[in-house]
Amino acid sequence: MTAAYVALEGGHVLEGRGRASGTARGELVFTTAYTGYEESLTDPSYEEQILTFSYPLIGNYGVRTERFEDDRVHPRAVLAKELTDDVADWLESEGVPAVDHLDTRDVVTDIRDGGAMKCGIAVGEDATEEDALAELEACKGMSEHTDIGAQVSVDDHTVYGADNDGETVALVDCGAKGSIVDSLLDRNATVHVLPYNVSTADVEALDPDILFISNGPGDPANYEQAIELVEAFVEETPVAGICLGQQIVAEALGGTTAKMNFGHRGVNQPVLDLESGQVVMTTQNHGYTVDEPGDYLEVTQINVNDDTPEGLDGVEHDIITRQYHPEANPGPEDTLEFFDSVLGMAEKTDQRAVPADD
Ligand SMILES: NC(=O)CC[C@H](N)C(=O)O
Repeated sequence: MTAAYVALEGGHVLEGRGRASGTARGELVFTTAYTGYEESLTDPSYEEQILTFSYPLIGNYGVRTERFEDDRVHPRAVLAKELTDDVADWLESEGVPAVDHLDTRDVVTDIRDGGAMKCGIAVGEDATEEDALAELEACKGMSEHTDIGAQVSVDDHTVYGADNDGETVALVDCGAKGSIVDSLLDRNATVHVLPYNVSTADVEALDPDILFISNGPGDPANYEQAIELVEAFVEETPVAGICLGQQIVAEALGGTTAKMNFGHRGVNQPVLDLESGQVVMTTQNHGYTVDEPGDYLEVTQINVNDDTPEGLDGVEHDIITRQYHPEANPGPEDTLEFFDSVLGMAEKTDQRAVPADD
């Protein structure tokens, strides 16, 4: 059996079974999702985190690239009660350490009580407890990753659906999941995927119908250029955002964000729509939240478990954001119509632009 050590903030070290070798450090979080491990493991929002699956068996339907959200695994390491060989081999080939035969009930309880915490991992024939503790020692807090967008964003402007005749979307890629692009393409949009630090002038040159800020890893306050973009465009262009995108929009418009204790990660987070009274099940993966929405935004949806904002609308401007993941993958597809609402904002703007016929 390959030795495997997991050092938790505070210095407590767990021992498990090594399933993919290497050393790693990151913020230890958990997801309660019981399916969708391929989508979660390729979600760029998990960059610089160590992902614990609370569901006890992960990998029982194999690994298929068709289900990937990006072209690589993003968590720095993976913890579980039991990983199948398919998943373990995949993680080994990606150089991402994995540990199973852990009592993940204890790990989850520790995170719930102590909050998302720093963690160091060492897996391998010669791995030692000290190696894991050295990783822990070197681990940075999430908000200290000040340029994390650079690790996950496209390097260059890329266009999808150039021949589509729907709306033109400027998607600021702070670590966008592939399913967000697909959901827009399914609705006939042309999607310009832009680097996370794209300049205002470069976005202006595209004359987009919608400015869309994607999901992504880390602290929203560190995405200064995306925050400036929202400020620059909000008067003229409808703005949308998912997850990190919602947080960036709030930061840009006088709202505030805060770090949660252990966040929301799973595929059955209940969300209440304040206007309709309807509750929907949603997929979530976030550790920060909008704290105060500010005067330009109103909260339209809240999390049933803890009342945190799940949806925001512009009070006077065309803005619509979600803290959860309407694009699903993994998880329920109950909220896909979000993308119709987003593209619908552009149609509204078009109608206003047409002079009255008299
Ligand atoms: N999925 C996301 O976009 C995550 C947003 C942000 N990094 C958070 O943890 O809250």
